[in-house]
Amino acid sequence: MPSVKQAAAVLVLASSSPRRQELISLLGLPVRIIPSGADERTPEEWSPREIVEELSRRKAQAVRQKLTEQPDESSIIVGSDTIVVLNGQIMGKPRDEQEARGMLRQLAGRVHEVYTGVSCIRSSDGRTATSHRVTKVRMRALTEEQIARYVATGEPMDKAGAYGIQELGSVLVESIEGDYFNVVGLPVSLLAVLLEQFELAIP
Ligand SMILES: Cc1cn([C@H]2C[C@H](O)[C@@H](COP(=O)(O)OP(=O)(O)OP(=O)(O)O)O2)c(=O)[nH]c1=O
Repeated sequence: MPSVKQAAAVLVLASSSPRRQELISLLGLPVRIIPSGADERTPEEWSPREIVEELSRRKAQAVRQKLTEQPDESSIIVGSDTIVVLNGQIMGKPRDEQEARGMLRQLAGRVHEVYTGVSCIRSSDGRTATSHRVTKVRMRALTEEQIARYVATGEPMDKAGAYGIQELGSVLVESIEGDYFNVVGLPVSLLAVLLEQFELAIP
């Protein structure tokens, strides 16, 4: 019987987000998942682009430090960060249900931007590629009762801007302009472009 060498992970996803795990699997490459535990605090004066790019890099770097690979192995570590921006105001994940209701009250009936940063770091030498994407989202007008019922589902609590376009939050979204996957938290086509810099061609 031929000996079968278990395929080493080509990609390492530095994330605890189930959405990102699902999206990265679309690339069809072996992936290992390692949550980063990185500190997500940033200075007040940073722009949305600086925040998502730096945090995506930080997450990938934190996982690079945790990796224990054989010297002949090398993988690409992928980190990602998503925020919602309304008229320059930055929204991360709500701390509690009250904050979630407040975010949705502000987003309802308006257009906001979703920024996602993506970083790829090669484990062997630390070579890094970073970029970001922006998607515009128009949320429909919502009554106080609709907001309260949506927040009571618990869905908003682990999501930037307190909604999930890929779940029940889909009914809150009137239209989008740009990459849908960017809103969910991992713009897969941007990731594919970054991976080309590491000689990984997809497809
Ligand atoms: C706007 C929006 C955000 N989100 C999610 C994507 C991200 O998981 C989350 C923003 O928080 P992040 O800090 O970007 O990510 P995370 O803490 O969930 O995961 P990790 O840092 O371990 O990778 O919001 C949705 O799932 N749907 C949406 O429509």
